[in-house]
Amino acid sequence: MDKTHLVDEITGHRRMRRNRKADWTRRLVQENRLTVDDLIWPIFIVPGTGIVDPIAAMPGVNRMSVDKAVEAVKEAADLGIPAIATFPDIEMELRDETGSNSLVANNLINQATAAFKKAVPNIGIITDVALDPFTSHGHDGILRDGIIVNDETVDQIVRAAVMQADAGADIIAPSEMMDGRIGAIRRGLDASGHQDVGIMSYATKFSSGFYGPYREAINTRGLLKGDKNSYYISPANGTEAVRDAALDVEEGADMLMVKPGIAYLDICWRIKEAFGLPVFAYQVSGEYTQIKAAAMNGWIDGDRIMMETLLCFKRAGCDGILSYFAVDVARKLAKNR
Ligand SMILES: NCc1[nH]cc(CCC(=O)O)c1CC(=O)O
Repeated sequence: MDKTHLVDEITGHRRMRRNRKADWTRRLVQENRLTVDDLIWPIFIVPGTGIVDPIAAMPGVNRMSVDKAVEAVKEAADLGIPAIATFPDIEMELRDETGSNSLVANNLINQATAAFKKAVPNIGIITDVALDPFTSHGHDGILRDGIIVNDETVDQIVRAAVMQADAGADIIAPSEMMDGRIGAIRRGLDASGHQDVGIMSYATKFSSGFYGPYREAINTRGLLKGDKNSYYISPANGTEAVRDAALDVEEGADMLMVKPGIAYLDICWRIKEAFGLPVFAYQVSGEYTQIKAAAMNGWIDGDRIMMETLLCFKRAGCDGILSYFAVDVARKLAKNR
């Protein structure tokens, strides 16, 4: 042995690189894998027909009318994507102080759900009940005297959730962070014969700058008065987030979500460890846009970072990821098989 090397004798026996030396060893020891089964695809729906409208702040993502969305959802199902999450961008004339359009049985989101159920019965449909797509002020709840009123908002979203389930939603995913909503939605669903409709709680939703492009997508950016700090969690608080999730678990959530994703991997891990429920991360609009924008400038390898970030969610304990990249990822995984 060449004694001039600085690696000492003990270290010399412990070579981490042995398991990394070839493609076959690396495959053998790989701890986590990203598969198509991990993906949930969020999509934006607009009124009308024949519409595929690019979202400037999210290159590669479109708002689609229901007919076009049906085609896209069919393709997603054919690729093996298990579920979609739908968000409506409704006409400004329909938005009002209380978000009353959320309680119209055949509103845009429920029309979309019914159409997907009929045309693509084998894909899961996840719907949000937050009021922000429906309110004239862009908040997730009812605004009264400058305050987002909790209990009144919960009453309304329970009714909206039941209508969404009536239209065919498989999972209700409330994102508005009102207190007590999970238990209330569970009771509402059970009382209306929807025992099999699940609840994926946006259990830990942080007050984040990463939502910017989404607000452009559903046209709430210009509407939003103030901020959402009185109902979303502060990015500074991890233990509070775990407590919030604990309440949702007690109230009957079937699955938990962490949102945004990549800057909150510690929360994913803590929540998976604490409760053992299925945990999903939402790789939100700003995360998508960061990767896209840098890749479009040739500054990073966008495809590589897309795959890496999603794999890291798995390593952090997530069972799956909501991602605007879902279709691209599914195509890539199909090709690599
Ligand atoms: N209920 C609001 C809602 N529903 C989905 C997102 C963000 C999704 C994303 O950024 O991709 C938000 C956040 C917000 O506008 O405050």
